[in-house]
Amino acid sequence: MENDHRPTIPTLYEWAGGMQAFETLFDKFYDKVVVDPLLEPILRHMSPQHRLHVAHFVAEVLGGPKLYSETEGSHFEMIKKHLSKHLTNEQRKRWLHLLLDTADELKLPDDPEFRSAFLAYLEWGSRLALVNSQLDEINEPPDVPMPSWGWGVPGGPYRG
Ligand code: HEM
Repeated sequence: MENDHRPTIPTLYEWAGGMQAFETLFDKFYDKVVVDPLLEPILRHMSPQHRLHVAHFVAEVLGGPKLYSETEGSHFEMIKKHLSKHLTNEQRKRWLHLLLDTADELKLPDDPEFRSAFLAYLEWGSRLALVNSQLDEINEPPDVPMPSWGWGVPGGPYRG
């Protein structure tokens, strides 16, 4: 729009620091997972690509490139990976807390706007993983779209 001087609102993906930020976040996170007594038993058989796939999945949901859905999997495939895993809420909470600790250590943006949107997505996604892990078959169509998460009520990052 002409004469519109409002700053462009970055995606959550851009504000977090782009793909390198997500790849590093999940790399350091899974280093913690594999030595965590609650999580190691359920993730000890994950593939070498697991951490990269989850990084690309989350990056895509938060507005990044469609790397996961176009070359590595789909939302349907992701849901399938959690079936019959019988995760507990204790494991879910540990997964979430280790990820948030890693985000702090790596100094991801910590403005209230970004962190509340990031946490809302992770809370939602991890609770869906928990629900799906109790099922033995998937109740979604194979072409179920990737979720797309935005800033929510704050509408954009903290600008001071
Ligand atoms: C926002 C939340 C989550 C997302 C986006 C997510 C994403 C993914 C993705 C993309 C895969 C497939 C990786 C691959 O292709 O190798 C996967 C697999 C898996 N996830 Fe999650 N996940 C989430 C939450 C959780 C939680 C909370 C747990 C456990 C507490 C969990 C446990 C697992 C397990 C056990 C697998 C299968 C690993 C295997 O192949 O052996 N996930 N997840």
